[in-house]
Amino acid sequence: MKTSIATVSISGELPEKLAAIAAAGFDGVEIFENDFLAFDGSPKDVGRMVRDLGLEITLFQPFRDFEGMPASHRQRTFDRAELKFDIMQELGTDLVLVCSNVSPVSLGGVDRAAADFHELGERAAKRGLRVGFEALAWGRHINDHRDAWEIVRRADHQNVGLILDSFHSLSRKIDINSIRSIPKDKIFIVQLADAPLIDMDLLYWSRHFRNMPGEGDLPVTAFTAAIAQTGYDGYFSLEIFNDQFRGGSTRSIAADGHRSLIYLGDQVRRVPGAEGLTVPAMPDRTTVEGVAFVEFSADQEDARNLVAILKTLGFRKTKIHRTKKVELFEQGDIRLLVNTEDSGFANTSFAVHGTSAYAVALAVDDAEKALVRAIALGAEPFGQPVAEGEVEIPAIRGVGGGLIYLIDHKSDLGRFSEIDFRPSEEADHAVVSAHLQRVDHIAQTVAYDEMLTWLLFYASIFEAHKTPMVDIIDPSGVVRSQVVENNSGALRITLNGAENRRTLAGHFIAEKFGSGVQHLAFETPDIFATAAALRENGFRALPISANYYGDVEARFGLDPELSERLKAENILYDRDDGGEYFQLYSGTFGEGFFFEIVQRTGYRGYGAPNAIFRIAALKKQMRPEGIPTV
Ligand SMILES: O=C(O)c1ccc(O)c(O)c1
Ligand SMILES: [Mg+2]
Repeated sequence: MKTSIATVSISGELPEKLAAIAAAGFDGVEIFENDFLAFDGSPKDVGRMVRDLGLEITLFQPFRDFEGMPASHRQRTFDRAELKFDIMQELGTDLVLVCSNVSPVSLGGVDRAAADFHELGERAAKRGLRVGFEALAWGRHINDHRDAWEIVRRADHQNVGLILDSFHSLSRKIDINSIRSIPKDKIFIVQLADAPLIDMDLLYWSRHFRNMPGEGDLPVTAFTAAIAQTGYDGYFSLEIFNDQFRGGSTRSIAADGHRSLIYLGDQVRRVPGAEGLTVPAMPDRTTVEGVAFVEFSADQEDARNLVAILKTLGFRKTKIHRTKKVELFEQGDIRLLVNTEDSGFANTSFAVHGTSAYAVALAVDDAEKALVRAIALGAEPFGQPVAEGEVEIPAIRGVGGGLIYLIDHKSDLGRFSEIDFRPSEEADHAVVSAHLQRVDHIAQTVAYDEMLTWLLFYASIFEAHKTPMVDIIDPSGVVRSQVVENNSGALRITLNGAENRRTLAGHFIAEKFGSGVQHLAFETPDIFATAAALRENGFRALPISANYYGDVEARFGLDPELSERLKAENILYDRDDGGEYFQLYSGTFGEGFFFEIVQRTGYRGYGAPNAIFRIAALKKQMRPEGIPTV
């Protein structure tokens, strides 16, 4: 499988785009005509620039409104094609993409179109060029790859072939079995794009909402597998028209694109009959078995405040690191580390972001395999020196530059707290257990335009799926939320994308100088028992508006006694087909970090309908005068 991307997919000027495409690791690039026209340099200059970067031009596109033109227009259409052929020869590419005609004057008829392509093939052959035909989903007469293939078949010319584009085929739900019978040599190139399912006009959907394979909802893996089953092993080229990408970071969108193709290739080669696809072998996606620990970086003063909150939540200091200023707090299966080192990565992270949950350790089935896969998918490995005899935990950089540690029980990794730590002498006798058992979810706040990046990152490395995006209403704007989770519930990461800095999430990013963990949710089997224990520990729950409880009682038909108890403890309530959900919040710590406690009885969501009330309460408590707008 060779990888390519169309210049239209990323932002910037042509030289910047090409440099980012090369840096991301692509083998080739499609030159989109407008990028070439806007560039102040000859076709030869562009060709040289591409080759100097070690790239190949996979095709030049698009050539529009070609097939089926009436006699009055036909000659001019061929003249136009010859001019494009001149440019292609100077660029140094042999393939042009002809997309199906949208002109109102064009005429239908498969044989008419086939004759046009035969003649174009003759002209191309004279110059050693090739012509690929792509059916646009909104083409006037041809809008289905099966019809485009029939025209190519009847054109019967060695220099004329088919171009498949996943968006055009999948947006129209065309049966992908129709691909398997196409001879692989007649597929000149394959373009790939995914898209979120949105019910809208095909052209508008295609030109504004495409995204990288794996980022949307279309069955791109099955489409690609059908192509691989023909034996095709040529270029797979991303062609992503997306408003957000056009304005995004050129380098990071290009890197996401490359990751998406490698991930796709790895999924496809595991499909029976598609093993012939040449993709770098890597271990399969890693199973996450739980959250092994979450580590905070803080200075001494913040650490004192944080530890005080942890104690009110029922955590006891159980261990102290043998050589570092790191303390371990435990409750149920939850482990929290508080790191106050004066040097090293935790300290650097503190210097940049202030007190934060900068590292998350995931318990996986095989840490070494997980690391190998993550690196194969472009993740950045992390390591720093450890003292003699201490456990070196493999890690990669994650959201906001934070760390994801990988821990398993196949090695000493699972015993790190016995090896690196000694028991704490502090007894914490006064702390009452709050029955917290495990981390339910980790909520990371990111800038909205980073959301797809991190969804793809998590889902490509770990065995997990994403849930549909939901809108979280903040009194000052909308925050989009999407979850990466696995079937067992051992991995649940909620990604909240903030579009403006007046929302609680946006304020967090602005004040913290970047994305990161904004809240941790712990699970209890009995929210009322937990609330009672928390009270004993002096925990102050986030006060929820009294108005909320009247509505909840009416909406769900709750027993008034239950709604009174919820109100007395400031517990939020939700319900779905699976069961009930109870939520209790702490106040904010620093610039918007907080803890959540949940009880779920089969409920699968995250309490999105309650978010507006919780956010309003958090904001009121954090800044009674309101979050500043600048
Ligand atoms: O939106 C378009 O016009 C357009 C052009 C060229 C393509 O390859 C394509 O898929 C769409
Ligand atoms: Mg296309």
